[in-house]
Amino acid sequence: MWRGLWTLAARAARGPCRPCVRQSSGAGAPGSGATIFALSSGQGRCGIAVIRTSGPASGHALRSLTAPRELPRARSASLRLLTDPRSGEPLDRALVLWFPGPHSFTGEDCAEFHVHGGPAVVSGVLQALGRVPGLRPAEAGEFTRRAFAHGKLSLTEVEGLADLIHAETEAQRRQALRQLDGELGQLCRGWAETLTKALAHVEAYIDFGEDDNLEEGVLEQADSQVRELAVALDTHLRDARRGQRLRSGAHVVVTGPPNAGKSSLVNLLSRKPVSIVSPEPGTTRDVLETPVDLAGFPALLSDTAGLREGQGPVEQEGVRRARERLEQADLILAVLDASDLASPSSCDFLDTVVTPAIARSPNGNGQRLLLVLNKSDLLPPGGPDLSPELPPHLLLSCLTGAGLDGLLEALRKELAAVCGNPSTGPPLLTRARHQHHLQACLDALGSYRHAPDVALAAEALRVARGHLARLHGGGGTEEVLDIIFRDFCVGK
Ligand SMILES: Nc1nc2c(ncn2[C@@H]2O[C@H](COP(=O)(O)OP(=O)(O)OP(=O)(O)O)[C@@H](O)[C@H]2O)c(=O)[nH]1
Ligand SMILES: [K+]
Ligand SMILES: [Mg+2]
Repeated sequence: MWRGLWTLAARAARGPCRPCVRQSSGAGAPGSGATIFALSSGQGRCGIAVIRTSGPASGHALRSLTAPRELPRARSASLRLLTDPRSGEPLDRALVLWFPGPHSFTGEDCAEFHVHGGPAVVSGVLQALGRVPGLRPAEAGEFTRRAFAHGKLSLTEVEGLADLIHAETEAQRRQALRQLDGELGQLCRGWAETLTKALAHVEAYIDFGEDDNLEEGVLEQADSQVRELAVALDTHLRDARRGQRLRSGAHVVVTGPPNAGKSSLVNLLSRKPVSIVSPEPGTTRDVLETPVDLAGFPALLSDTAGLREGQGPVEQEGVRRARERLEQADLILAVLDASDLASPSSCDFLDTVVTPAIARSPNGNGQRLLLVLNKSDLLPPGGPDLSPELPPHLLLSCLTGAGLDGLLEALRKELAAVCGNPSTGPPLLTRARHQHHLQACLDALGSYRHAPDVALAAEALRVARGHLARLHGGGGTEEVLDIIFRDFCVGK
């Protein structure tokens, strides 16, 4: 009977709804015939600019601009004089590369021109390419879209590539690179394989259920595979917000009583004068948000009004906004004046904000909080006269910079916990789209467990598998693809 099962497993693996098949996206598909070209390096004056083409007329374009020479050897750089094919006017002496399809980035015939980066050279070569029959300028993301259409990249890899291009911090770069390397896709493929096996078992039961020869416990095997998978998906989903935070920035909110030095700290961490600093309590009223690279992690840093009651209506509105923002924080930076710890406003802040936040996240799962005692330069040489019940804290002076390194190190640790460390651990779900499909897959596994009969159980597994397939690539609607490719620049 084993042979029967194996055949089924193989059939399921080859079946028409095989998960994670790289499917054609349709738009910008190869059959369209157009050959596209664009400047692929950045705009503006630079040493070298890279212009590339993709499509069936790439070879012709390369020959037209380098006439009378023949096509260079595939995939190796050759020095050529570029001339305008119409006027014969020399444009530049450039390195050219020829990538015949399908062994190219897009899977089509591609050519690259590494020209000198002056604007006149670049526009001259682009104009010359525009005059070659069959060539047209590329739209944003069109090269990548063609790579996807030819199965060169999966959808999660495309997303990784988009993120890599937009990565601004080290942690974002590492996460994007891992996704581009297909780690999220591999994980999905592993899950999909488990589902395929479970489905094969269930189908075997449907086909041979009455057959006495059917190996015992076939459905139990499927059950235990589905159970294990559900646990894995659940664990991953619980991590879900971390990958997204890493992609779009963790919310770090600076709070404290008036005049503690919150705005001074925001300016210090963002290395620019974002907020007004003054000796007058109640200076900051609105929430001021600034994107920063905090110890290698992307963060949205919010400066807020000092927390105190009973002031004028404008300041009270500021305090209300500050409290609202505090609720949305992934990480709270609580600031106190180290030389003023016994004041009513400091004590009140400790009692109403710091202590409850620490109590709420005993295992570090809730909002995190770092307590910073600023203005350490004002303390007597013997150190601070701290009450013993003060929670763990860091000493800092925004004025002298003392303690900044320690604070950055603490921030790195906290943000690694908030965003997930992109270098270790399983690949994170970086987009809401990933989370949606994973949740839908998990829901379908729930339907499997509660299915009234085997046929419906098998159907639930197919639905679950469909969601994994859509997460990883292909089968996506045009709309999803448009959203993803829109992130790209022209030339990518
Ligand atoms: N000595 C000393 N003074 C500081 C330090 N940090 C800030 N100050 C001063 O403290 C005063 C208040 O600083 P701000 O940054 O405006 O404080 P804030 O908490 O944003 O104040 P509000 O927005 O009014 O709530 C200013 O005069 C700063 O120059 C520090 O480390 N040492
Ligand atoms: K102030
Ligand atoms: Mg302020």
